[in-house]
Amino acid sequence: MNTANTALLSVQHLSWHADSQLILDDISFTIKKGSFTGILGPNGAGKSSLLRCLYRYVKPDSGSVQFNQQDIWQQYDAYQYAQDIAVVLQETPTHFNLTVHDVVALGLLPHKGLFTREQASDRLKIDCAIKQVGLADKNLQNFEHLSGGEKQRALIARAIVQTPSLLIMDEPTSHLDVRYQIQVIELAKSLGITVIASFHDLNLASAMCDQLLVLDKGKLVEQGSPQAVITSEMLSNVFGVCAQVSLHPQHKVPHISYFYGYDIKEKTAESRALPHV
Ligand SMILES: Nc1ncnc2c1ncn2[C@@H]1O[C@H](COP(=O)(O)OP(=O)(O)OP(=O)(O)O)[C@@H](O)[C@H]1O
Repeated sequence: MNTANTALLSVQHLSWHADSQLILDDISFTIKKGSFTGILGPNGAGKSSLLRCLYRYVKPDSGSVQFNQQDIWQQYDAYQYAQDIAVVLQETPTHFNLTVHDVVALGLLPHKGLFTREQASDRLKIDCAIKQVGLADKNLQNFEHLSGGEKQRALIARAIVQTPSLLIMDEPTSHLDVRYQIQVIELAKSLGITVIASFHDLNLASAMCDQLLVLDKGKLVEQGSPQAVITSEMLSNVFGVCAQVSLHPQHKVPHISYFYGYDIKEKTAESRALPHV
């Protein structure tokens, strides 16, 4: 298959400095239309910085980000790009006195502008999205009174209303309990659009993603399928942990069991000797 035709996003030789420190170092990858990509890496590896470059919040010092074969800085304006990209961040924004309906309606802003009145067709779209994320009974509730998981689902509903081609999520599950973590990622996956999300839960990323990118100290050190990327060597080299990688009993994707209280080198050698499930 010709990847040039199926790539929605292409990042080439992207580098970015902040305070004269190199934060992102010569990063190149492509994202296929309709795929779900996970960005992994230890604290401070550059995941959020990379995502900020993708949603046009930060301009790289060198290299390019192409969306639909067009450079997002040279050939798109901010307004046009905002129509195509939806962003869900880990810290939910404060929306004082806005109902769930009002927050979800904000997804229409990039298409309509601030002072356009809501029409019946808009209301239908908003209600459908709220139903899709399972919040129909909270429609008129104050957004601030939702639980963390419900807030994330409302923000995904806002993204659904926006009808983007690409959904970018920066650690969308970091404050959620395990049920909401799975629910929020499965919901994003069910939209059938291209999704890029950063993760700290490597097993969740392995289960949900088609492609993984691993950052370490600003460099892209691994990329490929979960099968190719999630290995005990990578976990030792990048995350500094001892772990055994086996197959998940349900989906047969790599599943990590962490070891505790061992010296990394000693345990990595030992775990290699263990039979994989
Ligand atoms: N605007 C900035 N000015 C200076 N340093 C920055 C800026 N943005 C990011 N950094 C630095 O870049 C490095 C990468 O930060 P980033 O938030 O991208 O990492 P991350 O992989 O998302 O980390 P975490 O998993 O902890 O959220 C950190 O050392 C951070 O302090």
